[in-house]
Amino acid sequence: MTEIILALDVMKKDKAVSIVQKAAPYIDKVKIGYPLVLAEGLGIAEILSEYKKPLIADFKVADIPNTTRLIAEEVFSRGFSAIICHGFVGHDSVRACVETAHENMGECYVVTEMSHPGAVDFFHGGVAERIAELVCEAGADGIIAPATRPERTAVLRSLIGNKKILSPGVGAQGGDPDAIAGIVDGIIVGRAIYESSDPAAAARQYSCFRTGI
Ligand SMILES: O=C1C[C@H](C(=O)O)N([C@@H]2O[C@H](COP(=O)(O)O)[C@@H](O)[C@H]2O)C(=O)N1
Repeated sequence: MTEIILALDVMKKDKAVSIVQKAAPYIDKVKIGYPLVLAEGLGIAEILSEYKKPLIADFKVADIPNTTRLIAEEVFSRGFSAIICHGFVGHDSVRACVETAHENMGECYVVTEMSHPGAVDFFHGGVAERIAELVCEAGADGIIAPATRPERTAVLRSLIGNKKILSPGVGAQGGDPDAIAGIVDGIIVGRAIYESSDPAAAARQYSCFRTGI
């Protein structure tokens, strides 16, 4: 099953609500992170939950196990369905995030390779592959892997089996949804939808990649 995940990186509550309302028929989940939460507070989650789309907390948690657990507890107490943490922090912190997510009936996704150009500096040379192994050891629900590098995401798919892959980088970052759709379980789309003059039409163009919905 391939879902469309709206990356709602806007900084105003009213715009966030408007975008979700318009895109709702064509998306499956909403990912919110520091931009919207720092601007409007975590209460935005309750406001957006009205639109009945599972919310993913993209805080890229990268801390010691105890702090990771505290963050994840707060995230799930606010009604999020999933959390994103980094994998480079190692097995104990990743496991703390996974365990807290599962204790709260939620999911944990681990950043395994990033989509921007600078990601090659540190995620290549076997690092992403090691993180993928850690994901399996820690029992995480899936990974974040780049739509801008489908060949890399295919390698990571071979290492994680049927765990889920959520893939950012299409649209504004140049990734081709056709090249990634068959490899991943979720296509993350931000600016191509929320910066569009017609967010509904923009979201609709990606909804053709939804399968099994
Ligand atoms: O490697 C990663 C990790 C991270 C993530 O998904 O965790 N993202 C996020 O995915 C969205 C892409 O937005 P847009 O480029 O469609 O506007 C933004 O919210 C980014 O923070 C990446 O873009 N690449």
